[in-house]
Amino acid sequence: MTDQSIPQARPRAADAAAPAASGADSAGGPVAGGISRRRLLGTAGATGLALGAAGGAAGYAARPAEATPLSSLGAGEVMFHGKHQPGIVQRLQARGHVVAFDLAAGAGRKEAAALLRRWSETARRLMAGEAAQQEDTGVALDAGPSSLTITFGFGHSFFARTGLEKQRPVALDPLPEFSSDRLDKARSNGDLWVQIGADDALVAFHALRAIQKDAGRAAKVRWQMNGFNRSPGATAHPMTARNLMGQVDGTRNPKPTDADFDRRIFVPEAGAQDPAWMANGSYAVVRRIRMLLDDWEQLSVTAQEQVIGRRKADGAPLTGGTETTEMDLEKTDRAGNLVVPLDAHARITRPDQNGGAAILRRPFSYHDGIGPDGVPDAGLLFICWQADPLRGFVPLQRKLDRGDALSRYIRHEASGLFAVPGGAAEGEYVGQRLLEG
Ligand SMILES: C=CC1=C(C)c2cc3[nH]c(cc4nc(cc5[nH]c(cc1n2)c(C)c5CCC(=O)O)C(CCC(=O)O)=C4C)c(C)c3C=C
Ligand SMILES: [Fe+2]
Repeated sequence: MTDQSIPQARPRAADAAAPAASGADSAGGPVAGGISRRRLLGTAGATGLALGAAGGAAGYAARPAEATPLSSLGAGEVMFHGKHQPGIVQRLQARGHVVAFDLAAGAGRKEAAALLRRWSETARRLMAGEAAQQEDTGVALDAGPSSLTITFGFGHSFFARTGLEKQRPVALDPLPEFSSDRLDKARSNGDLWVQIGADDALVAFHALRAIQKDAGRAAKVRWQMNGFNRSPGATAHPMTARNLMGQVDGTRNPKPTDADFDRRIFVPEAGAQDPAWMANGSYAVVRRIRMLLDDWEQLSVTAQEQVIGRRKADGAPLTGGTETTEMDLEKTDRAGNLVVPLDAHARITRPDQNGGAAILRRPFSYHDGIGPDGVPDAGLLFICWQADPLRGFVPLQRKLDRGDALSRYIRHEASGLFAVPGGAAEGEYVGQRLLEG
């Protein structure tokens, strides 16, 4: 079942299915180059239209007159400005990039503020389907915004680099070591973190490139990872995503309609624990978790289901029902054995087994090729969101460390923890309250 409480990107203002008009647009008259505004993207309406960086003749996302209208996939638009940053509560996108930057030697608070200002403007523009600020690469020229989201965060090391130690949230203290960690430091943490998601691969890459170019000499890439999810419309009916082990993954995610959703996922406006600049923000834990697929795929489906505690076909608990049926943790079979084993992943990660610990999981799968030994380097870019990692990821991962049946089939290879401030208001950039406060 799809989670209908997860906000979807809204279709763009003008009707995406409207036939491309010739001659004049609704606002009157052709635009430069003879391309009418309505023929630009067909969806640009009053808001989405942007001409090239130099105000040139060719509009962004121009398309030939005979083109079919954008499907809802290309037309999906997420707002940049808002209470929370985009890319947290929106449904999973088909493509993702995560990238961490370190500030360049000599770059401090002033350069960081200028960078966040540039990045925010780029994010705003690209998410609206407009061209980048700097000379645009043209990679996404024919596409709509495709539900693009760009999200910014700060790592622990950012605060010393910018003289802002007093503003560093306690919640950003480094994560403890876990026994299952096999972490590559070079691909972990970082001063700044950017998450990009879109339903189109070129739109996502275009955004990544623009963000990198904006960094200029202020910051350099520390690590970068690419991921994907199922494309919208690929299944006969909307349903919860599957991961590369084939499991339905995401069923029990908290929902924005849950009474305690905000309290669990977002930092409160007047909380005692967090600095004021983190109001309405969240903490992202990012883990590159490799799946040992050759081992996993040797298991029978029944054995795989025992590892998770849910049916592979439809994600229903082994105790019966459908995907959304509550799992019966006490149920035993005729021999008196628990139907959901004590070390089943879906049993031990439940909030009621962990003092209420809850996270919003919003991952991407990844595949970085097949090694010379024939082993795929594939798994999960596990990204989870919470108001406090010490009440979210940390207790859960500690529990998993103590005996998760899934741990034999996965390896945590990289890790990051980032403070993601609240959304920028109109005219503001992300992190302004920290950098100019
Ligand atoms: C520290 C937190 C978690 C890690 C790391 C993690 C890795 C991981 N999980 C799966 C597959 C599934 N996880 C499922 C449920 C689930 N997992 C976590 C936490 C971590 N998972 C939670 C909090 C939950 C929900 C528990 C609940 O509220 O009942 C499921 C079952 C379906 C679902 O609810 O999503 C699957 C499947 C993989 C493959 C993986 C690492 C690669
Ligand atoms: Fe899980």
